Amino acid sequence: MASCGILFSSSIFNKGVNIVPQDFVEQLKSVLSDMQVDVVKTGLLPSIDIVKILNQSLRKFPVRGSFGGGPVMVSTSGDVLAGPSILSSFREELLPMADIVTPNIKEASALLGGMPLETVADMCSAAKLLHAIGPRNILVKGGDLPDSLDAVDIFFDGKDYHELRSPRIKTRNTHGTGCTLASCIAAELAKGSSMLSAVKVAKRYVETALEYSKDIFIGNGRQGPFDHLLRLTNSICSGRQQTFNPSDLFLYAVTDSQMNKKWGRSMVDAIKAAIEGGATIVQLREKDAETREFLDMAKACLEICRSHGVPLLIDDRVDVALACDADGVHVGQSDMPVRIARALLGPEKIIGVSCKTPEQAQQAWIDGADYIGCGGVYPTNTKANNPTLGLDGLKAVCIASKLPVVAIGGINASNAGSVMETGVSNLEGVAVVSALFDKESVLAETRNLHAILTEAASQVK
Ligand SMILES: Cc1ncc(COP(=O)(O)OP(=O)(O)O)c(N)n1
Ligand SMILES: Cc1ncsc1CCOP(=O)(O)O
Repeated sequence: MASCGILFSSSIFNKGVNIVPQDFVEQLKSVLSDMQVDVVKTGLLPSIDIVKILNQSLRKFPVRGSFGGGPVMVSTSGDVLAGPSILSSFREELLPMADIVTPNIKEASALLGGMPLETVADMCSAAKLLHAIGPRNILVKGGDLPDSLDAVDIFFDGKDYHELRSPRIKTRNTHGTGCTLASCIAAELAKGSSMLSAVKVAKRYVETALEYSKDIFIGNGRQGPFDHLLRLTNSICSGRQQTFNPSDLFLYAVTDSQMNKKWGRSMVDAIKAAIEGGATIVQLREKDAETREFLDMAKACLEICRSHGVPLLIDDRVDVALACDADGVHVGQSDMPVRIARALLGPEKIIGVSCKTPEQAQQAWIDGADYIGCGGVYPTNTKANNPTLGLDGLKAVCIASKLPVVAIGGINASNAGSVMETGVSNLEGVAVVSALFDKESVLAETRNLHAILTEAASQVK
């Protein structure tokens, strides 16, 4: 299968919802019929089907060798997949509609009339020229760049260039890498990632699959396909969360040094007890600590959390999260903006954001957050001047949110059941501070709350 290198996403897919409007399908059909390609499916199509259709369309031109005007679409195996007759359709019709185009070096060169591409600087120039044709983002894939130890791709969003490097993996099993990369980008966008995050996750997936499949033998031919099922057939574990699992929000323990001090225990002991009692995620929330103290505490807590496979997030401080390689951050509406936190932390870290309104919830998804913390649901003494939303306010945020939500604020053993029983499907759990840490036994309180939540969840599911 050839890499079409073209994806249609957010603007066409109604901000990333992976459903394509009918008029876009009609436009696409007309472009493809000009290219003498049958559209096999009609109606509302998920994004990946569009990628597939384009791939299928390109497979209809399986001509080896070069055309009069030079090849236009070229697979990694060197096959010419589409000739100059469709070049103008690509340039005039498809590229201007695309949110991202992902040509390899030969394709970028062909789209630019045979411009030679031999260096990273050439790739940047090509990305800029391709961007001028109309796509919102360009990824020029440098796998074929001569004399390079690394595989270097250039991502250009019309403003900034990102050089995405990864070690070159020696293998014959490279067949289908372009299609996989494009499909993976589409899938990440549909999940709500920003474009750069989607590209990074997709690259990481392709690299991991290439590395995993480098020595296997599948099928015949000069190039073999790589194994997409590596995660199913081989449990890849780096000791920390590979991806965010919304069910981790079930019993979210948010720490408080003052409370733990009052009860005469260290932060590490408090977190250990919470995890033993059933906490599924921990947030280190230090309002008064100096940076060095905060960092040292984060490192110690991370050790405990990692050894139990429980993610540790840092409240507010992206710098501290980066410095100790925590699993992510939780930010408020006046903290580091989610978009910037995502850019700083990369695609794999967990980012939670506090939202009190449906509008904030929608923005959180657009900006690339993983989950929403919504509250205060009930009055709380733990956070000063925090408005109370009630269960109705919580519901409104959940309904507006495409992201999973954790409820926070004044939640304890007496009301956690009612929160869980609100019956909105993306409400994944409760986050608590004083209900665990302003108590004599963190272990007993966590166990009790876990049992209450489990019972309530079983009523609604
Ligand atoms: C899970 C969760 N939800 C909300 C908050 C509140 O965060 P923020 O709005 O940044 O307020 P402070 O915690 O910084 O006082 C949270 N920490 N965790
Ligand atoms: C941090 C925060 N954000 C909204 S309410 C709150 C405090 C929650 O603390 P408690 O669980 O003790 O009410």
